[in-house]
Amino acid sequence: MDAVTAPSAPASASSTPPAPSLEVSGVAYAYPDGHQALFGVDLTVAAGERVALLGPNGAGKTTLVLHLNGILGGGVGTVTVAGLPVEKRNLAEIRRRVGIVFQDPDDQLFMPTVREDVAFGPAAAGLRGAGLEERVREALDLVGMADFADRPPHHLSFGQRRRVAVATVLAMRPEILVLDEPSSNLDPASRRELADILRSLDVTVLMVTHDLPYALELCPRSVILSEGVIAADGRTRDLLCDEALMGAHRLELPFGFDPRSVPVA
Ligand SMILES: Nc1ncnc2c1ncn2[C@@H]1O[C@H](COP(=O)(O)OP(=O)(O)OP(=O)(O)O)[C@@H](O)[C@H]1O
Repeated sequence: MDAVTAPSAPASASSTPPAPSLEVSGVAYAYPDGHQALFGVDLTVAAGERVALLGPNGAGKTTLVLHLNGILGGGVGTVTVAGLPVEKRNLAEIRRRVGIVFQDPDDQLFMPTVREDVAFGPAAAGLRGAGLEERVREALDLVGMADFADRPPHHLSFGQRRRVAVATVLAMRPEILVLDEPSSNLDPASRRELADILRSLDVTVLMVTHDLPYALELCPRSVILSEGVIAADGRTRDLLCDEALMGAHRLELPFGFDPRSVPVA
């Protein structure tokens, strides 16, 4: 799992607290039209943690995620990734450290072959030759797509394209893997296979999702963002079992789903 080993030790590997992978401090943001989407968000994620970012439509989840690699910024507050502030002068390194997998893999795949798509980021960062080939193979191996390297991405199924999209990000050896609705449009087998892949990675994960069972399965910790503020931060199972909290933030479990019946991530 060297491919995505974070610079700091994962939480389970050390008795001393690991250095934070992500520190968001007092982030507030209004869009140019004046709409205030974030009102002062504080969030610390330790290296190696898997955290679900939950919340109703319009809560500010995407707005927050876009602050993590500097796509949005310029409001109040600070974001640091493994100690490096998200600022204009650091953006190239920040975008290597924060890999965002968008909901639609077709937003991320645009080259004639899977291999070229996965090579694109590391090549743009200057990697060449055997080093580049090795990086691509490593990333495709991590998502179980090595046999598809020479296929055009548009000939793959949706689930396969999502895995390749994950590989394009892993090829950069990110500090944090941010996933936007990773389980959407996946059939149950693909959903489970992606969960197995995510569990196997030695990387900090922040997962935006409306799929609460998936959050429970994969993320020991969840954060609820609601109306631009963090409304709750705790053990995923505890939050999902808190009916008043869930109701207050328009979060609903699937009919008949009992969070107590799922083994803790
Ligand atoms: N470009 C924009 N200009 C103005 N307001 C915006 C813009 N993008 C988003 N917003 C507003 O900011 C708020 C937060 O939106 P955001 O997309 O971050 O929510 P979200 O939690 O990701 O929602 P969803 O679960 O629906 O994806 C919403 O009220 C939205 O209408």
